[in-house]
Amino acid sequence: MELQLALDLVNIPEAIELIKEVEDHIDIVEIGTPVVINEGLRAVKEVKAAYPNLKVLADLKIMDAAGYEVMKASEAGADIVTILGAAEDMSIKGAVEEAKKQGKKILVDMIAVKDLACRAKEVDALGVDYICVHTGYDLQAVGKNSFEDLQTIKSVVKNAKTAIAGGIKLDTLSEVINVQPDLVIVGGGITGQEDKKAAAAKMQQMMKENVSVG
Ligand SMILES: O=C([C@H](O)CO)[C@H](O)[C@H](O)COP(=O)(O)O
Repeated sequence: MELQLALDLVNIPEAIELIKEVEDHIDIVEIGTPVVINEGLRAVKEVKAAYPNLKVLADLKIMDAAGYEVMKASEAGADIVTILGAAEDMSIKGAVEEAKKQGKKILVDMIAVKDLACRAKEVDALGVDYICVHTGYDLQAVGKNSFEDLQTIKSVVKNAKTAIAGGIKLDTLSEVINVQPDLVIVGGGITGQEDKKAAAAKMQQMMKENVSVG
């Protein structure tokens, strides 16, 4: 099980400073969609240059022109690029094809997909690397999470790794670990803590020790 730190509400210098605190306790750093909107792919480039040994995910949430956008993110240094599960199959195939050419990986974000089991099966067959259930900020605000959705995709996905994102905190991590995703994505659960290093270290330790509920 891997831990991904999602950086959404920072600029490039702040991202580089923040990663310094937690780099020993994370596997992947995500350059979040708001950061890419504010700073462009320069954010991916500068973070990768600062931390060449850390895997960098560019959260582009691609919807179209997938091959081109995966190529640009790859050139900037991304190791993993995200596309939406709601995108056309042609777009997802284009993303997978370009990622393979570049030696990179594709994570499919299933945010807002209604028939999760059906779409997860379909995108799994397209050769993607990760399938991620995700409760975005707007649904987190009304108390939703993706724990059940993770169980749903775990039961149908045969090839891709499974991932979960959206509002995961220290006190809900054991519920996530219960379902055994391959990748756990945490933003505010680390960046919103006074002691970010301690939060990331504790999460890493719980994941290593497989601390689950019940
Ligand atoms: O993808 C995300 C969101 O859509 C904003 O871009 C976040 O990175 C993801 O939800 C993880 O962040 P937290 O919900 O703060 O854990």
